[in-house]
Amino acid sequence: MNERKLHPSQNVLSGEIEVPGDKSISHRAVMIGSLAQGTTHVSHFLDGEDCMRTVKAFRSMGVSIEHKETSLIIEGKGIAALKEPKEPIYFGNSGTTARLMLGLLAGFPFFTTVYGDPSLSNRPMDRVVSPLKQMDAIIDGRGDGNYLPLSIRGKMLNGINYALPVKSAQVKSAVLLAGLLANEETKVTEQTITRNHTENMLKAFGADITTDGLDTKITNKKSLKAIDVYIPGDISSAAFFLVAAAIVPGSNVKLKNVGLNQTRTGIIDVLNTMGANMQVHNQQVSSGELLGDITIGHTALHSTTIEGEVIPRLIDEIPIIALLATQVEGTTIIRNAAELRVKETDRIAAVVDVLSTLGANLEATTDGIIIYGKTTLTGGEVSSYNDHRIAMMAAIASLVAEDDVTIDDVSSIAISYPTFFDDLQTILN
Ligand SMILES: O=C(O)C1=C[C@@H](OP(=O)(O)O)[C@@H](O)[C@H](O)C1
Ligand SMILES: C=C(OP(=O)(O)O)C(=O)O
Repeated sequence: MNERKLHPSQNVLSGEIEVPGDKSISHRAVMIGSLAQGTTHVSHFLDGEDCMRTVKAFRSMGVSIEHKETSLIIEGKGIAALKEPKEPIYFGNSGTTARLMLGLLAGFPFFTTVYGDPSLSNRPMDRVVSPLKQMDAIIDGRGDGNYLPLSIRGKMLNGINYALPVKSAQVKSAVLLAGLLANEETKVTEQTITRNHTENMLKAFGADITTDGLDTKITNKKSLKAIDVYIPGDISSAAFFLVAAAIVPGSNVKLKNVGLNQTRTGIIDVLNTMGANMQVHNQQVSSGELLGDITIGHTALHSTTIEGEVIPRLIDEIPIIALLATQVEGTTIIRNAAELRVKETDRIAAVVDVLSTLGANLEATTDGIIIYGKTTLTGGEVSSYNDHRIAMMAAIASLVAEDDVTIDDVSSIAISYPTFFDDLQTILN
Protein backbone atom coordinates (compact mmCIF):
# COMPACT_ATOMS: atom_id res chain seq x y z
CA MET A 1 0.00 0.00 0.00
CA ASN A 2 1.29 3.45 -0.86
CA GLU A 3 -0.91 5.87 1.11
CA ARG A 4 -0.62 9.59 0.38
CA LYS A 5 -1.86 12.43 2.64
CA LEU A 6 -2.24 15.71 0.75
CA HIS A 7 -2.50 18.91 2.74
CA PRO A 8 -4.71 21.83 1.70
CA SER A 9 -2.81 23.89 -0.85
CA GLN A 10 -2.32 27.64 -0.58
CA ASN A 11 -0.57 27.70 -3.95
CA VAL A 12 -1.63 28.75 -7.41
CA LEU A 13 -0.59 26.70 -10.42
CA SER A 14 1.72 28.37 -12.88
CA GLY A 15 4.43 27.45 -15.36
CA GLU A 16 4.81 24.78 -18.04
CA ILE A 17 4.54 21.00 -18.16
CA GLU A 18 5.18 18.52 -20.93
CA VAL A 19 3.05 15.52 -19.97
CA PRO A 20 4.30 11.98 -20.86
CA GLY A 21 3.52 10.35 -24.18
CA ASP A 22 0.05 9.20 -25.09
CA LYS A 23 -0.76 5.76 -23.67
CA SER A 24 -2.96 4.62 -26.57
CA ILE A 25 -0.42 5.69 -29.20
CA SER A 26 2.51 4.21 -27.24
CA HIS A 27 0.83 0.77 -27.21
CA ARG A 28 0.20 0.95 -30.94
CA ALA A 29 3.76 2.04 -31.76
CA VAL A 30 5.11 -1.05 -29.98
CA MET A 31 2.62 -3.41 -31.62
CA ILE A 32 2.93 -2.15 -35.16
CA GLY A 33 6.68 -1.50 -34.90
CA SER A 34 7.12 -5.12 -33.79
CA LEU A 35 5.29 -6.38 -36.89
CA ALA A 36 7.15 -4.14 -39.35
CA GLN A 37 10.37 -4.82 -41.26
CA GLY A 38 13.27 -2.69 -40.05
CA THR A 39 14.17 -0.53 -37.06
CA THR A 40 11.44 1.63 -35.52
CA HIS A 41 12.68 4.42 -33.24
CA VAL A 42 10.01 5.62 -30.83
CA SER A 43 10.55 8.85 -28.89
CA HIS A 44 8.49 10.36 -26.06
CA PHE A 45 7.19 6.85 -25.36
CA LEU A 46 5.10 6.45 -22.18
CA ASP A 47 7.06 3.99 -20.05
CA GLY A 48 4.19 3.49 -17.61
CA GLU A 49 3.26 0.02 -16.43
CA ASP A 50 0.55 -0.60 -19.05
CA CYS A 51 2.70 0.17 -22.10
CA MET A 52 5.58 -1.85 -20.64
CA ARG A 53 3.21 -4.87 -20.61
CA THR A 54 2.93 -4.50 -24.37
CA VAL A 55 6.74 -4.21 -24.70
CA LYS A 56 7.25 -7.35 -22.60
CA ALA A 57 4.63 -9.25 -24.59
CA PHE A 58 6.54 -8.69 -27.84
CA ARG A 59 9.89 -9.42 -26.22
CA SER A 60 8.46 -12.77 -25.14
CA MET A 61 7.67 -13.45 -28.81
CA GLY A 62 11.30 -12.82 -29.80
CA VAL A 63 11.25 -9.13 -30.79
CA SER A 64 14.29 -7.12 -29.67
CA ILE A 65 13.08 -3.89 -28.02
CA GLU A 66 15.64 -1.64 -26.39
CA HIS A 67 14.16 0.74 -23.82
CA LYS A 68 15.95 3.75 -22.40
CA GLU A 69 13.84 6.31 -20.51
CA THR A 70 11.26 7.46 -23.07
CA SER A 71 12.94 5.99 -26.16
CA LEU A 72 12.46 2.62 -27.76
CA ILE A 73 14.38 0.93 -30.53
CA ILE A 74 12.30 -1.88 -31.99
CA GLU A 75 14.07 -4.31 -34.32
CA GLY A 76 11.15 -5.55 -36.41
CA LYS A 77 11.68 -8.60 -38.60
CA GLY A 78 8.12 -8.99 -39.79
CA ILE A 79 5.30 -11.21 -38.58
CA ALA A 80 6.90 -14.44 -39.80
CA ALA A 81 9.81 -13.96 -37.37
CA LEU A 82 7.62 -13.92 -34.24
CA LYS A 83 8.03 -16.97 -32.00
CA GLU A 84 5.66 -18.85 -29.76
CA PRO A 85 6.21 -17.51 -26.21
CA LYS A 86 7.49 -20.06 -23.70
CA GLU A 87 5.41 -18.70 -20.80
CA PRO A 88 1.88 -17.32 -20.45
CA ILE A 89 1.86 -13.56 -21.18
CA TYR A 90 0.90 -11.24 -18.31
CA PHE A 91 -1.13 -8.15 -19.30
CA GLY A 92 -1.31 -6.69 -15.77
CA ASN A 93 -3.98 -3.97 -15.53
CA SER A 94 -3.99 -3.04 -19.20
CA GLY A 95 -7.26 -3.34 -21.11
CA THR A 96 -5.70 -1.91 -24.25
CA THR A 97 -2.90 -4.50 -24.28
CA ALA A 98 -5.38 -7.31 -23.69
CA ARG A 99 -7.96 -6.33 -26.30
CA LEU A 100 -5.59 -5.29 -29.09
CA MET A 101 -3.20 -8.20 -28.52
CA LEU A 102 -6.08 -10.68 -28.71
CA GLY A 103 -6.71 -9.43 -32.25
CA LEU A 104 -3.07 -10.05 -33.15
CA LEU A 105 -2.55 -13.32 -31.28
CA ALA A 106 -5.61 -14.80 -32.99
CA GLY A 107 -3.75 -14.49 -36.30
CA PHE A 108 -0.20 -15.40 -35.21
CA PRO A 109 0.61 -19.01 -36.13
CA PHE A 110 1.18 -20.33 -32.60
CA PHE A 111 -0.38 -20.98 -29.19
CA THR A 112 -0.52 -18.44 -26.35
CA THR A 113 -2.09 -18.11 -22.94
CA VAL A 114 -2.73 -14.64 -21.54
CA TYR A 115 -3.73 -13.45 -18.08
CA GLY A 116 -4.08 -10.26 -16.07
CA ASP A 117 -4.47 -8.76 -12.60
CA PRO A 118 -7.76 -9.07 -10.67
CA SER A 119 -9.20 -5.90 -12.27
CA LEU A 120 -8.40 -6.96 -15.84
CA SER A 121 -9.64 -10.50 -15.12
CA ASN A 122 -13.08 -9.00 -14.42
CA ARG A 123 -13.30 -6.89 -17.57
CA PRO A 124 -15.33 -8.24 -20.51
CA MET A 125 -13.31 -9.74 -23.37
CA ASP A 126 -16.27 -11.18 -25.28
CA ARG A 127 -16.58 -7.86 -27.11
CA VAL A 128 -13.37 -8.79 -28.98
CA VAL A 129 -13.50 -12.58 -28.70
CA SER A 130 -16.91 -12.71 -30.40
CA PRO A 131 -15.93 -10.89 -33.65
CA LEU A 132 -12.60 -12.73 -33.66
CA LYS A 133 -14.43 -16.07 -33.46
CA GLN A 134 -16.54 -14.90 -36.41
CA MET A 135 -13.21 -14.53 -38.24
CA ASP A 136 -12.55 -18.20 -37.34
CA ALA A 137 -10.25 -17.54 -34.36
CA ILE A 138 -9.76 -20.28 -31.78
CA ILE A 139 -9.96 -18.70 -28.32
CA ASP A 140 -11.09 -20.27 -25.07
CA GLY A 141 -11.34 -19.31 -21.41
CA ARG A 142 -13.60 -18.60 -18.47
CA GLY A 143 -17.20 -17.59 -19.15
CA ASP A 144 -17.05 -19.02 -22.70
CA GLY A 145 -14.04 -16.85 -23.48
CA ASN A 146 -15.31 -13.66 -21.83
CA TYR A 147 -12.67 -13.40 -19.09
CA LEU A 148 -8.92 -13.74 -18.76
CA PRO A 149 -7.06 -16.10 -18.57
CA LEU A 150 -7.60 -16.97 -22.22
CA SER A 151 -5.81 -19.35 -24.52
CA ILE A 152 -5.42 -18.61 -28.20
CA ARG A 153 -4.52 -21.11 -30.92
CA GLY A 154 -3.47 -18.67 -33.65
CA LYS A 155 -4.25 -19.40 -37.31
CA MET A 156 -5.03 -17.79 -40.67
CA LEU A 157 -8.21 -15.77 -40.17
CA ASN A 158 -11.03 -14.90 -42.53
CA GLY A 159 -12.03 -11.30 -43.21
CA ILE A 160 -15.21 -9.92 -41.67
CA ASN A 161 -17.75 -7.18 -42.24
CA TYR A 162 -18.39 -6.02 -38.68
CA ALA A 163 -20.76 -3.39 -37.30
CA LEU A 164 -19.45 -2.53 -33.84
CA PRO A 165 -22.12 -3.07 -31.17
CA VAL A 166 -20.04 -1.12 -28.59
CA LYS A 167 -18.52 2.33 -29.00
CA SER A 168 -15.02 1.09 -28.30
CA ALA A 169 -11.72 1.87 -29.99
CA GLN A 170 -10.26 -1.25 -28.41
CA VAL A 171 -12.79 -3.48 -30.14
CA LYS A 172 -12.40 -1.63 -33.45
CA SER A 173 -8.63 -1.93 -33.16
CA ALA A 174 -8.67 -5.63 -32.29
CA VAL A 175 -10.74 -6.40 -35.39
CA LEU A 176 -8.56 -4.19 -37.62
CA LEU A 177 -5.35 -5.77 -36.32
CA ALA A 178 -6.83 -9.22 -36.89
CA GLY A 179 -7.84 -7.97 -40.36
CA LEU A 180 -4.22 -7.05 -41.01
CA LEU A 181 -3.41 -10.78 -40.72
CA ALA A 182 -6.52 -12.17 -42.48
CA ASN A 183 -6.84 -13.73 -45.92
CA GLU A 184 -9.38 -11.24 -47.27
CA GLU A 185 -10.66 -7.70 -46.69
CA THR A 186 -12.04 -6.73 -43.27
CA LYS A 187 -14.45 -3.85 -42.80
CA VAL A 188 -15.56 -2.33 -39.49
CA THR A 189 -18.40 0.16 -39.14
CA GLU A 190 -18.64 2.31 -36.01
CA GLN A 191 -21.76 3.86 -34.46
CA THR A 192 -19.87 7.04 -33.65
CA ILE A 193 -16.26 8.08 -33.99
CA THR A 194 -13.83 6.60 -31.45
CA ARG A 195 -10.09 7.22 -31.18
CA ASN A 196 -8.41 6.40 -34.50
CA HIS A 197 -4.77 5.93 -33.47
CA THR A 198 -4.64 2.34 -34.80
CA GLU A 199 -5.73 3.52 -38.23
CA ASN A 200 -3.26 6.45 -38.19
CA MET A 201 -0.34 4.29 -37.06
CA LEU A 202 -1.10 1.51 -39.56
CA LYS A 203 -1.26 4.09 -42.36
CA ALA A 204 2.06 5.60 -41.26
CA PHE A 205 3.67 2.13 -41.46
CA GLY A 206 2.28 1.62 -44.98
CA ALA A 207 -0.68 -0.69 -44.31
CA ASP A 208 -3.49 -1.00 -46.82
CA ILE A 209 -6.20 0.74 -44.75
CA THR A 210 -8.80 3.36 -45.67
CA THR A 211 -11.42 5.19 -43.64
CA ASP A 212 -14.57 6.70 -45.08
CA GLY A 213 -16.81 8.26 -42.42
CA LEU A 214 -17.65 5.49 -39.97
CA ASP A 215 -16.30 2.69 -42.20
CA THR A 216 -12.72 1.44 -42.14
CA LYS A 217 -11.40 -1.25 -44.46
CA ILE A 218 -8.13 -3.13 -44.16
CA THR A 219 -6.47 -5.82 -46.25
CA ASN A 220 -3.47 -7.94 -45.45
CA LYS A 221 -0.33 -6.31 -46.78
CA LYS A 222 2.52 -8.74 -46.55
CA SER A 223 5.00 -6.25 -45.16
CA LEU A 224 4.86 -3.04 -43.08
CA LYS A 225 7.83 -0.67 -43.20
CA ALA A 226 9.51 0.64 -40.03
CA ILE A 227 9.36 4.40 -39.38
CA ASP A 228 10.36 6.83 -36.63
CA VAL A 229 7.51 7.75 -34.31
CA TYR A 230 7.24 10.73 -31.97
CA ILE A 231 4.42 10.22 -29.45
CA PRO A 232 2.48 13.39 -28.53
CA GLY A 233 1.69 14.14 -24.88
CA ASP A 234 -1.35 12.30 -23.54
CA ILE A 235 -4.40 14.57 -23.40
CA SER A 236 -5.86 12.15 -20.83
CA SER A 237 -2.90 13.00 -18.55
CA ALA A 238 -2.96 16.70 -19.45
CA ALA A 239 -6.63 16.70 -18.42
CA PHE A 240 -5.68 16.63 -14.72
CA PHE A 241 -3.75 19.90 -15.07
CA LEU A 242 -6.31 21.48 -17.40
CA VAL A 243 -8.89 20.99 -14.68
CA ALA A 244 -6.50 21.95 -11.86
CA ALA A 245 -5.68 25.28 -13.54
CA ALA A 246 -9.36 25.90 -14.31
CA ILE A 247 -10.49 25.45 -10.70
CA VAL A 248 -7.64 26.87 -8.57
CA PRO A 249 -8.05 30.68 -8.42
CA GLY A 250 -5.13 32.68 -9.84
CA SER A 251 -3.72 29.77 -11.89
CA ASN A 252 -2.31 29.88 -15.40
CA VAL A 253 -0.56 26.86 -16.91
CA LYS A 254 0.90 25.91 -20.29
CA LEU A 255 0.81 22.26 -21.39
CA LYS A 256 3.26 21.61 -24.20
CA ASN A 257 3.07 19.17 -27.13
CA VAL A 258 -0.28 17.64 -26.18
CA GLY A 259 -2.00 15.30 -28.63
CA LEU A 260 -4.95 17.11 -30.23
CA ASN A 261 -6.38 14.33 -32.39
CA GLN A 262 -10.06 15.28 -32.72
CA THR A 263 -11.17 11.83 -31.58
CA ARG A 264 -9.64 12.69 -28.18
CA THR A 265 -10.38 16.38 -27.60
CA GLY A 266 -13.82 16.09 -26.00
CA ILE A 267 -12.46 17.66 -22.80
CA ILE A 268 -11.41 20.77 -24.73
CA ASP A 269 -14.93 21.06 -26.15
CA VAL A 270 -16.43 20.68 -22.67
CA LEU A 271 -14.09 23.26 -21.12
CA ASN A 272 -14.93 25.69 -23.94
CA THR A 273 -18.67 25.12 -23.45
CA MET A 274 -18.24 25.81 -19.73
CA GLY A 275 -16.57 29.14 -20.56
CA ALA A 276 -12.90 28.29 -19.93
CA ASN A 277 -10.07 30.75 -20.42
CA MET A 278 -8.06 28.46 -22.72
CA GLN A 279 -6.06 28.77 -25.95
CA VAL A 280 -4.47 26.20 -28.26
CA HIS A 281 -1.33 27.17 -30.21
CA ASN A 282 1.66 25.81 -32.17
CA GLN A 283 -0.34 23.06 -33.85
CA GLN A 284 1.64 20.59 -35.96
CA VAL A 285 1.35 17.02 -37.27
CA SER A 286 3.78 14.23 -36.32
CA SER A 287 3.50 10.57 -37.45
CA GLY A 288 -0.07 11.28 -38.55
CA GLU A 289 -1.14 12.79 -35.20
CA LEU A 290 -2.00 16.45 -34.47
CA LEU A 291 -0.36 18.06 -31.43
CA GLY A 292 0.04 21.54 -29.94
CA ASP A 293 0.35 23.62 -26.77
CA ILE A 294 -2.59 24.50 -24.52
CA THR A 295 -2.64 27.41 -22.09
CA ILE A 296 -5.39 27.61 -19.52
CA GLY A 297 -6.14 29.98 -16.68
CA HIS A 298 -8.67 30.05 -13.89
CA THR A 299 -12.02 31.68 -14.53
CA ALA A 300 -15.60 31.19 -13.27
CA LEU A 301 -17.23 28.35 -15.26
CA HIS A 302 -20.80 27.16 -15.67
CA SER A 303 -22.41 23.72 -15.87
CA THR A 304 -23.22 21.74 -19.01
CA THR A 305 -24.66 18.45 -20.26
CA ILE A 306 -22.19 15.88 -21.61
CA GLU A 307 -23.77 13.15 -23.73
CA GLY A 308 -23.88 11.41 -27.12
CA GLU A 309 -21.03 11.50 -29.61
CA VAL A 310 -18.64 13.39 -27.34
CA ILE A 311 -18.56 10.58 -24.75
CA PRO A 312 -16.00 8.32 -26.52
CA ARG A 313 -13.90 11.47 -27.14
CA LEU A 314 -13.49 12.04 -23.39
CA ILE A 315 -14.29 8.66 -21.83
CA ASP A 316 -11.14 8.47 -19.65
CA GLU A 317 -11.47 12.11 -18.60
CA ILE A 318 -14.91 11.72 -16.99
CA PRO A 319 -13.57 11.28 -13.43
CA ILE A 320 -11.63 14.56 -13.59
CA ILE A 321 -14.50 16.29 -15.44
CA ALA A 322 -16.78 15.24 -12.55
CA LEU A 323 -14.41 16.97 -10.13
CA LEU A 324 -14.47 20.05 -12.39
CA ALA A 325 -18.27 20.01 -12.30
CA THR A 326 -18.26 20.14 -8.48
CA GLN A 327 -16.46 23.51 -8.78
CA VAL A 328 -18.76 25.22 -11.31
CA GLU A 329 -22.15 26.85 -10.80
CA GLY A 330 -25.19 24.76 -11.77
CA THR A 331 -26.02 21.13 -12.46
CA THR A 332 -23.80 19.13 -14.81
CA ILE A 333 -25.30 15.99 -16.32
CA ILE A 334 -23.13 13.22 -17.78
CA ARG A 335 -25.04 10.49 -19.61
CA ASN A 336 -24.53 7.70 -22.21
CA ALA A 337 -21.36 6.71 -20.36
CA ALA A 338 -22.25 3.19 -19.11
CA GLU A 339 -18.85 2.04 -20.46
CA LEU A 340 -17.37 3.62 -17.32
CA ARG A 341 -18.78 0.70 -15.36
CA VAL A 342 -16.35 -1.74 -17.06
CA LYS A 343 -13.10 0.20 -16.78
CA GLU A 344 -10.32 -0.56 -14.25
CA THR A 345 -13.09 -0.23 -11.69
CA ASP A 346 -16.72 0.86 -11.90
CA ARG A 347 -15.77 4.51 -12.42
CA ILE A 348 -19.32 5.82 -11.96
CA ALA A 349 -19.53 4.30 -8.48
CA ALA A 350 -15.92 5.21 -7.62
CA VAL A 351 -16.25 8.88 -8.65
CA VAL A 352 -19.48 9.30 -6.71
CA ASP A 353 -18.01 7.63 -3.62
CA VAL A 354 -14.73 9.60 -3.62
CA LEU A 355 -16.23 13.01 -4.37
CA SER A 356 -19.13 12.62 -1.95
CA THR A 357 -16.67 11.59 0.79
CA LEU A 358 -14.93 14.90 0.06
CA GLY A 359 -18.20 16.80 0.52
CA ALA A 360 -19.44 17.14 -3.08
CA ASN A 361 -23.09 16.80 -4.02
CA LEU A 362 -23.54 14.26 -6.82
CA GLU A 363 -25.40 11.08 -7.70
CA ALA A 364 -24.90 8.06 -9.92
CA THR A 365 -27.34 7.12 -12.68
CA THR A 366 -27.26 3.88 -14.65
CA ASP A 367 -25.15 5.44 -17.40
CA GLY A 368 -23.66 8.55 -15.87
CA ILE A 369 -23.40 11.05 -13.06
CA ILE A 370 -25.36 14.17 -12.04
CA ILE A 371 -23.24 16.77 -10.25
CA TYR A 372 -24.79 19.65 -8.34
CA GLY A 373 -22.33 22.57 -8.20
CA LYS A 374 -20.82 24.51 -6.81
CA THR A 375 -19.68 22.86 -3.58
CA THR A 376 -16.83 23.48 -1.18
CA LEU A 377 -14.78 20.32 -0.79
CA THR A 378 -13.89 19.40 2.77
CA GLY A 379 -11.31 16.65 2.87
CA GLY A 380 -11.33 13.08 4.07
CA GLU A 381 -10.01 9.58 3.58
CA VAL A 382 -10.73 8.07 0.17
CA SER A 383 -9.99 4.92 -1.75
CA SER A 384 -8.32 5.07 -5.16
CA TYR A 385 -10.03 1.77 -6.04
CA ASN A 386 -6.56 0.86 -7.41
CA ASP A 387 -7.52 2.92 -10.44
CA HIS A 388 -4.95 5.44 -11.70
CA ARG A 389 -7.53 7.94 -12.93
CA ILE A 390 -9.45 7.89 -9.64
CA ALA A 391 -6.22 8.34 -7.65
CA MET A 392 -5.14 11.35 -9.76
CA MET A 393 -8.63 12.88 -9.56
CA ALA A 394 -8.50 12.66 -5.74
CA ALA A 395 -5.03 14.25 -5.74
CA ILE A 396 -6.26 17.20 -7.84
CA ALA A 397 -9.33 17.51 -5.57
CA SER A 398 -6.94 18.14 -2.66
CA LEU A 399 -5.88 21.40 -4.36
CA VAL A 400 -9.32 22.89 -3.66
CA ALA A 401 -10.16 21.01 -0.44
CA GLU A 402 -10.26 22.72 2.95
CA ASP A 403 -8.72 19.81 4.89
CA ASP A 404 -6.30 16.95 4.27
CA VAL A 405 -7.18 14.43 1.56
CA THR A 406 -5.75 10.98 2.30
CA ILE A 407 -5.69 8.53 -0.60
CA ASP A 408 -5.32 4.91 0.54
CA ASP A 409 -2.99 3.81 -2.28
CA VAL A 410 -1.57 5.89 -5.12
CA SER A 411 0.64 3.19 -6.67
CA SER A 412 -1.79 2.69 -9.58
CA ILE A 413 -0.77 6.13 -10.91
CA ALA A 414 2.33 4.44 -12.38
CA ILE A 415 -0.01 2.72 -14.87
CA SER A 416 -0.39 5.84 -16.99
CA TYR A 417 1.58 8.70 -15.37
CA PRO A 418 4.61 7.65 -13.31
CA THR A 419 5.85 11.27 -12.88
CA PHE A 420 2.46 12.74 -11.94
CA PHE A 421 3.37 14.05 -8.47
CA ASP A 422 6.72 15.44 -9.68
CA ASP A 423 5.03 17.30 -12.53
CA LEU A 424 2.33 18.62 -10.20
CA GLN A 425 5.04 19.90 -7.84
CA THR A 426 6.75 21.83 -10.65
CA ILE A 427 3.67 24.00 -11.25
CA LEU A 428 2.62 24.52 -7.61
CA ASN A 429 3.94 27.97 -6.79
O1 LIG B 1 -8.04 2.09 -27.64
C1 LIG B 1 -7.54 2.61 -26.62
O2 LIG B 1 -6.32 2.85 -26.51
C2 LIG B 1 -8.44 2.95 -25.51
C3 LIG B 1 -9.79 3.00 -25.71
C4 LIG B 1 -10.76 3.30 -24.64
O3 LIG B 1 -11.35 2.09 -24.22
P1 LIG B 1 -12.63 1.44 -24.96
O4 LIG B 1 -12.24 1.05 -26.32
O5 LIG B 1 -12.99 0.26 -24.10
O6 LIG B 1 -13.69 2.51 -24.94
C5 LIG B 1 -10.10 3.97 -23.45
O7 LIG B 1 -10.99 3.98 -22.36
C6 LIG B 1 -8.82 3.28 -23.06
O8 LIG B 1 -8.20 3.95 -21.99
C7 LIG B 1 -7.84 3.27 -24.20
C1 LIG C 1 -9.47 2.54 -19.36
C2 LIG C 1 -8.16 2.77 -19.40
O1 LIG C 1 -7.20 1.91 -19.90
P1 LIG C 1 -7.28 0.38 -20.33
O2 LIG C 1 -8.65 0.10 -20.90
O3 LIG C 1 -6.18 0.22 -21.33
O4 LIG C 1 -7.01 -0.43 -19.09
C3 LIG C 1 -7.61 4.07 -18.95
O5 LIG C 1 -6.41 4.30 -19.15
O6 LIG C 1 -8.33 4.91 -18.36
